[in-house]
Amino acid sequence: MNLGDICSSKYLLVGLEESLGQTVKKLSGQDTAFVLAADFGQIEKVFTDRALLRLYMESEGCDSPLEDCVSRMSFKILSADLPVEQIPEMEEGTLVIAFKNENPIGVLHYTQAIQELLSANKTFDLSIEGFQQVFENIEEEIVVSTGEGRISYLNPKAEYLIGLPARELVGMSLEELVEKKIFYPSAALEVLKTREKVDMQTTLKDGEERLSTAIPIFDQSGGIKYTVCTSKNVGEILRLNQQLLSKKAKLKQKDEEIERMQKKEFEQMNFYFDSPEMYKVMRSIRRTAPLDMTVLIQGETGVGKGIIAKSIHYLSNRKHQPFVKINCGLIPENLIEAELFGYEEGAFTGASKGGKVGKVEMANGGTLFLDEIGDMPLPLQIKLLDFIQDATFVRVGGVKPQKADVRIISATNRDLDKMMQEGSFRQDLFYRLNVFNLTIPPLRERTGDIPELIEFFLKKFNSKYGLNKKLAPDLIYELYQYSWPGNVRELEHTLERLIVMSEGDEINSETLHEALNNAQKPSLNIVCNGIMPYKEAKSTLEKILVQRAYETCGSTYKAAEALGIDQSTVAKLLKKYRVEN
Ligand SMILES: Nc1ncnc2c1ncn2[C@@H]1O[C@H](COP(=O)(O)OP(=O)(O)OP(=O)(O)O)[C@@H](O)[C@H]1O
Repeated sequence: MNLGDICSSKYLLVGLEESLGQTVKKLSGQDTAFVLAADFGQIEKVFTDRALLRLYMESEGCDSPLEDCVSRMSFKILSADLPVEQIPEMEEGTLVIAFKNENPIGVLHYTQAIQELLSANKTFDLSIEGFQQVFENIEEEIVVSTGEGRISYLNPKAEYLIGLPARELVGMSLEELVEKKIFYPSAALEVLKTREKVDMQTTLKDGEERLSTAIPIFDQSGGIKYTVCTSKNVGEILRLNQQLLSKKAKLKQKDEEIERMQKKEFEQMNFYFDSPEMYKVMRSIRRTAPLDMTVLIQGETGVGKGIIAKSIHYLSNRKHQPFVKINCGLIPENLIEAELFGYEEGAFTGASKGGKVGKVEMANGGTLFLDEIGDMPLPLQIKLLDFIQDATFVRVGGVKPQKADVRIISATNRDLDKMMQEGSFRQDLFYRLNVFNLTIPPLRERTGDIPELIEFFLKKFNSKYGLNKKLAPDLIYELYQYSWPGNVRELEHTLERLIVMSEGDEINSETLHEALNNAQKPSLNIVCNGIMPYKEAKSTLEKILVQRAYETCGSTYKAAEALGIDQSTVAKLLKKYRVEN
């Protein structure tokens, strides 16, 4: 077994000139344990992912290149082909980087456990006679040839397999042996051509198939001094492979069982999924939740960013403390600061007597969820950044700085990269919020979740309305095929509408088409079938319009543009109707 065989691929190779922020961004959502920073192909520094995140969080907005970051981790570069027993002893905690063809192919963290494992594998110094004794008695055959391709040594097992005595074979050229079909082809001859380790299938005179491995041994001037060839019975390899596969299958089964149990935990939070994409999200949530790091959740409207923020909170050490949400898109621009940081009595006209506690204060000790962070006005972005940097804020109209210990999770369906380019979102704030990034795929890219979600929503709405409706089988297929532009929220609303609108116990596809049409294709002519109080009619229409615009556009700003009114009106109306609901 070689070093390359026991290495892990949980590393990220980046340029030394890359910035801390860029690297942390690359780490987000990846299963990476180490970062290797290289300059012109040469590894200069290594970091653990945790150390980089810590450095990033302590960097106070200064996004320095990795070159300027202090790494406390030592590393050693070794050939991936180095047999494990030849791995030298080194300081505990060193990162061994396995190189092949001048490129890193894996890493090995030299921990105490690894040290013990390796030393159990190490041999003692042996005399020449000792080695000879070992070779003579070993179960594997060994054939040593010269750099000119002539056999110079073979052990009794090799004599037995080849079927000729050593006295005849020593000195014979490999080419001649191949020609006479004593064995063919020859891995050792191949090594002389390629100058590197060769694995190949070889056939013996009696037809037995062997898997041969030959390696070169170089002299001081770089010429091949010897080749050493060993081989294994192919049947035996297949058996071992089978054993390994069944062990792997058992381990996989165990992992799957654990994941199923973890999924149950999410179901208790009414969070349902079954697609590989969302299992990946689940693993990221579980990994990040206890680390108390700032998380940015991105994804289209309705993918479940809110429910994910909550699940991070409930899986964190702050679970017994408050989870406070503020929807930056639903609050008129001029009120967000007061909503977030609170205000003192008399801070502005209409301010309540005695002032008001803000969301930051309410969340003290717990989690603050900044929903629709992309809608946060620029002036407030600076204040938020200040708060993130020193955990201190001042109430509107106040002078006394106050402390609050909150974990920040933010979410948006807007394109923050584009907003940063346009100058409407601050880059320094983005890096502060995006310490860990979770990007949630839209429902059309994880259709594996649809059956679970349907089952959950059916149960939920049947119980809400005291009904027991079922879906016709062809309807399930249609729901599966549909593209769900409004994602899980649209699926949820559609199922509620289906349950309410359908007659009889089975919901059919006709009702589905009706429900989808009603939701998505607003008719230009508003039909009025009777007389109702003017105020009621006006507010019903207002509610439908503003909610539909918000669901379609994904932000209060875009909805305001589509409706031809200002953002604060959209925000006010949405808040009013959500509260009424
Ligand atoms: N995996 C899920 N299991 C159960 N319900 C879900 C799931 N994902 C989303 N939902 C439900 O779908 C609705 C929309 O979810 P949520 O509000 O979390 O989406 P969002 O991505 O935050 O949307 P927006 O960007 O518009 O704020 C909510 O009622 C939520 O409970």
